[in-house]
Amino acid sequence: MSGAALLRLQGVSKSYGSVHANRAIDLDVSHQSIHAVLGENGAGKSTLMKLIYGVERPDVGKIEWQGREVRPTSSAEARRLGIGMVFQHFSLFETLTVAENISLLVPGTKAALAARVRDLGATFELEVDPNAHVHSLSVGERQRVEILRCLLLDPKLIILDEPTSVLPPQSVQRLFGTLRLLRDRGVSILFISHKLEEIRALCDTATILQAGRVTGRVDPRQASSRDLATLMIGREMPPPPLHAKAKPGPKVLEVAGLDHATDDPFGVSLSGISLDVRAGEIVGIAGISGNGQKELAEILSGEVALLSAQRDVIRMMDRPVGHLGAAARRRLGFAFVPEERMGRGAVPEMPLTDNALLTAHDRGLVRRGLVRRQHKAAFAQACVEEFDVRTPSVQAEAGALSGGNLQKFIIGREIMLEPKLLFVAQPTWGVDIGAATAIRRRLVALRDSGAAILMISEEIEELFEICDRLYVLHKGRLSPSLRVQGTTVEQVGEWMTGAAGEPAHA
Ligand SMILES: Nc1ncnc2c1ncn2[C@@H]1O[C@H](COP(=O)(O)OP(=O)(O)OP(=O)(O)O)[C@@H](O)[C@H]1O
Repeated sequence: MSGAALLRLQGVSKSYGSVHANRAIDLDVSHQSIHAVLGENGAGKSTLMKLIYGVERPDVGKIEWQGREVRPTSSAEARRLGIGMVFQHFSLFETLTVAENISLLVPGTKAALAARVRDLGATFELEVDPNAHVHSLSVGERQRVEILRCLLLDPKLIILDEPTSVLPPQSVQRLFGTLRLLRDRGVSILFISHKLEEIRALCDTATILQAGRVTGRVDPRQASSRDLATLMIGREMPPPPLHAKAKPGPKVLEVAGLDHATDDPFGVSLSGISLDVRAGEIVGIAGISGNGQKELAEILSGEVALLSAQRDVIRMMDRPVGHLGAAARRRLGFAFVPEERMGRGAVPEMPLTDNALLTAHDRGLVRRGLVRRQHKAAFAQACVEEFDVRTPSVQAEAGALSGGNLQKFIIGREIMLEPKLLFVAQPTWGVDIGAATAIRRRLVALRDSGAAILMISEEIEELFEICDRLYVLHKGRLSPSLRVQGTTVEQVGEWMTGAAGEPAHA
């Protein structure tokens, strides 16, 4: 077999303090292969990719590239070798054009780059106007720019970190078409995803990581999603949430005719938004990101407060709250999980204990202005245990947790506040399939205990699994309320793309 692999890792290990993020990893990526790396949150996938892309260096072990040992010490060096990477969070400047953004990394005149962008775009179904400003592009188009930027450096391997989590469903197949074309033209792909169906549809090999070690290698086309999930989590999947019929109580959240013009030149203005959520029900907001989700979340959370005259436009727990800020709304029994976990949901430089304090200070963690250290640690510890947050200790900095584990911590912290109204944005984004099921079960249990839950999600399956009712957000307007029972995925899809017509304003 030797010499056959494009990339070969032998006995590669990487630790962060006492955490063995990667242990004695052996990995072969073949030429012309789409190779999945899957594993639970914290299994070590991102660390492994950072080692390959030169962002981190292994403690021990050997990396061979095209049969020769290499030690990339920076991403620039990895790119020179022919290794590209597309991150989940794009690194493009909104005010620059596509060609200008590309010219920051790729040598050549703008005119020459624009011509190559058109050329590669036509070959790989990555069409995008090189003169368009990035702010005017959809998420799918921005991702195409990122892939094009990699391709212009003529890579032999492209690493994609959860590329479909940012895409609307209709763009996923198009991305897969591009990746297959790339493979056929000789580029190998390392593909990280939590979506097992996608891995089965796209990849020819899958390496499974568990707690930093390789625990399996399979041909995903020959395995069922259930097989892959079991291999990944090392036990049978937890059952999906039992969803008994909702017993809606009084209205806990009411928004009546919210209009909001955004100041952000790239934002979306909201128009005529009316919705309600009752105690004991989960209401979802479906839609493709960038249709006003961010603006609606800022207003509902109180990060952006309305004018006093508009206090009645938003009512929580039967009180006008439009003019109140986030802290005042929280005091009424409101809790909130924002989409951005770093910076908004948690402060990366602070330990989990202090991150618990951020929203749970009213739960007896502070007395007479003084922080009660033991109570703070006990709260964080309970959250870590109940929500299966994998971390060496509650003293670990939030920024050192893997993305999915931090998400579990933030959701756990807010659920532990026992809110009357919980508002969550993308609750299982980046969370592995076992933990996602666990989070959904907890949301249903919170609903059954009488709380009202409003959830923004791009995952239609998730919305159909746990919501009682849905609204769809499109271009800053909301569809009428749709009962999940009796509504089809296709109908929701029509509202998502605007094909269902002008939303009614109730
Ligand atoms: N900079 C760091 N400092 C300390 N620990 C870290 C650091 N980066 C990662 N870790 C730890 O290494 C382990 C592996 O993390 P990694 O991000 O590679 O997992 P992952 O499989 O990509 O997870 P996810 O699916 O949640 O993104 C985790 O326990 C994480 O807490």
